[in-house]
Amino acid sequence: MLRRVTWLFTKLNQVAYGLKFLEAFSTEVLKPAEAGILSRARTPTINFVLGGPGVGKGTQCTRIAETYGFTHLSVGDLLRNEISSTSEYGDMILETITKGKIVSSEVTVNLLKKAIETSEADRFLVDGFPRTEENRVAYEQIIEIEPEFVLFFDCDEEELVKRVLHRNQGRVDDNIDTTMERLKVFEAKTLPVIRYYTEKGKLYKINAIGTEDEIFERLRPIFST
Ligand SMILES: Nc1ncnc2c1ncn2[C@@H]1O[C@H](COP(=O)(O)OP(=O)(O)O)[C@@H](O)[C@H]1O
Ligand SMILES: O=c1ccn([C@@H]2O[C@H](COP(=O)(O)OP(=O)(O)O)[C@@H](O)[C@H]2O)c(=O)[nH]1
Ligand SMILES: [Mg+2]
Repeated sequence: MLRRVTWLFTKLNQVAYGLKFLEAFSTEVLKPAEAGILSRARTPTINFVLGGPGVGKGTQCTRIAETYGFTHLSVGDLLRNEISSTSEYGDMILETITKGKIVSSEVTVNLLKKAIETSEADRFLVDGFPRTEENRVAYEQIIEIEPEFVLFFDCDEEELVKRVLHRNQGRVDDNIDTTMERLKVFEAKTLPVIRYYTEKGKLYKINAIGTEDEIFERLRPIFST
C-alpha cells in the first residue's frame, strides 16, 4: 500500500513538474513569438507611404527623412537586397518582382520586422507597404504597431508609366509589361488598403502631379504640426 502511495505521489509530482515546465515554456518561448512583440526597448512610431509605381514615394520619402527626421525604410529595397544576398527567398522574390506581383506577406513582414528591430530609430516611414489587405493584416499580427498616419501620393496612370520608364535605375520591373501588371495590382490590391485607412481617418491624400519641390511643399502642413 505504502509503495503504491509513494508511486502515485512520484507520478503526481512528475505531472506537476511537467505542467510547470510547459507553463514556463509557453510564456517565455511561445508567447513573444505568437504575440509578435518587437524585441526593442521602446516602441517606435511607424507611418506608411503608398501610391502607384513611379509616383515618387521614394523621392519624397528621402526628402521627408532628411528634413523631418524620419528613417526611411523602402520595402522594395529590402526585397531587392534579399535578391542580391544568399537568402533562400532570393529567387522567389526576383521572379515575383519581375512579374509585378506581390511577395508573400510572411517574407515581407519578417524582413520589415528585422529592419525595425535592428535599428535604433524612433520614427519610420515605411515606403511601399502594405500593398495588400493581406499584407496589412499580417503586419498587424506580427509587428502590432498601428501606423500614426498613411500618406497616399495620387497621380494618373499615364504619368506613372512615364515616370517608371524614365527611372533609369536598371530595375527588372521598369518595363512596360511589368508596369501595366503593377498598375492592375495597385488598383485591385492596394486601393482597398488605401480605403481602409481612409475609413480609419488616417489617410493623407497628396496630389503627386507637379515638380518634386511642389509636392514636397504640399507635405509641409502634415509634418510641421
Ligand atoms: N514630381 C515628379 N515629377 C516627375 N518625375 C518625378 C517626380 N518625382 C519623382 N520623379 C521621378 O520618377 C521616377 C520614380 O520615382 P520614385 O521616387 O522611384 O517613385 P516610387 O518610389 O513611387 O516608385 C524617378 O525617376 C524620379 O526621379
Ligand atoms: O510590400 C511590398 C513591396 C514591394 N513588393 C515588390 O517589390 C516591387 C517593387 O516595389 P517598390 O516599392 O520598390 O516599387 P515602386 O512602387 O517604388 O516602384 C513591387 O512591384 C512588388 O513586386 C512586394 O511584393 N511587397
Ligand atoms: Mg520606390
